[in-house]
Amino acid sequence: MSANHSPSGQQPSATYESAFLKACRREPVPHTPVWFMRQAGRSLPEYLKVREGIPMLESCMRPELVAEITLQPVRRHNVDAAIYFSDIVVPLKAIGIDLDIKPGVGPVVENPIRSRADLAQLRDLTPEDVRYVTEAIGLLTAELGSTPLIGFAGAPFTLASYLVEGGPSKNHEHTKALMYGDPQLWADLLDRLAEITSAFLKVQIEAGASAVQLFDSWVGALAPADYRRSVMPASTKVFDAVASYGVPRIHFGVGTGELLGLMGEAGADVVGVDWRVPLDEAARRVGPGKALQGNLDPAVLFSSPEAVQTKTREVLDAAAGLEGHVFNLGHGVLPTTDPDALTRLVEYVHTQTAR
Ligand SMILES: O=C(O)CCc1c2[nH]c(c1CC(=O)O)Cc1[nH]c(c(CC(=O)O)c1CCC(=O)O)Cc1[nH]c(c(CC(=O)O)c1CCC(=O)O)Cc1[nH]c(c(CCC(=O)O)c1CC(=O)O)C2
Repeated sequence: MSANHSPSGQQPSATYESAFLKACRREPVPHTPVWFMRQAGRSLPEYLKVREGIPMLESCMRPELVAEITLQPVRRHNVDAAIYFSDIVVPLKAIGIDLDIKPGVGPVVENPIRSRADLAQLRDLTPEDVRYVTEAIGLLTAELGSTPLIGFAGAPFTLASYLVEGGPSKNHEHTKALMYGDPQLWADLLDRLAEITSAFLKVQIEAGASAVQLFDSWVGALAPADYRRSVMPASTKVFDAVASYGVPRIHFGVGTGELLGLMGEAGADVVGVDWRVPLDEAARRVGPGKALQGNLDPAVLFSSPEAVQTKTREVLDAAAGLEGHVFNLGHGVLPTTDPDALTRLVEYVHTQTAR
């Protein structure tokens, strides 16, 4: 168990007592904590500078660079948590899947997985496969002080979508064809991915991550009945696999208004909400006993400072009665966002919610 955790009977650490982890645990907070999905990356000139000439996947495997990029938004914006700089396809690359992240496209898989024989590509992930992750998190926890580090992974459905389609997809045709057409192969594929994802999250927690977020970015493409039958067992398996560590488990997807209750039921402590559902309504859908994370539309940051404040106020008002609220955008920071707008947003949320 890492020094960030406070197993019962031990003195709570400053990290354990941070506003972010308190909000995840639904405890009273000094102010609403804020972090942003994709807070590191292309919105920051200092990121573009250190990434110059280094391909995305390679940059994810250099511990010093990962630590530097992860710290950049913490230094600049005064956010309440860091998110480990990586990508959802990194564990797949680590077990030898032939894939690349192509600039302007995203992850592209050379040999898509569409048959039972293709499943053999998915071997177990061991800590030795991702030594750079353990090393980078060691560097980070030393630098971060009381600021928690969030580890993350892609959820089985979203990873399956990339593997089956061979790259980003709008309609997920091949993925759904497999899910509806060969339910047994589909279940076996998701189960394999759940094993890999669980192992990857464990590495991050054991190295010192204080919370984890499972990104099921594309799962909003499914109806609730299909989610429950074909996806939820694998996501539940991942959450169960890391439950004993006692770190908050966040679950996020886009366009998941109809799935929020089930995504909580899968085992999340914190349910991430995109901007389409107000947080008070999301709380009704999720039910008691969970914190919520969200949910300013990332595109709002392109409007005037006054408009950003008005829209932020709406989010905070909708969150007023929640058991626990972590402020975030409804999806990742868009690459051309003005970083100063993000810094101002953090300060506004902190001052508006100071207790
Ligand atoms: O649109 C698509 O289908 C491909 C998306 C895409 C992915 N990796 C990618 C790209 C290309 C791109 O962003 O331009 C490739 C990718 N991943 C990342 C970056 C850096 C950046 O966004 O500027 C980039 C762009 C790389 C570059 O060209 O510089 C890093 C990344 N991916 C991710 C994260 C975790 C996070 O969001 O906080 C993070 C770390 C951010 C941080 O440390 O602050 C997670 C990720 N990657 C990915 C997804 C799937 C859903 C999505 O599209 O957003 C998701 C989950 C999600 O954001 O919902 C796949």
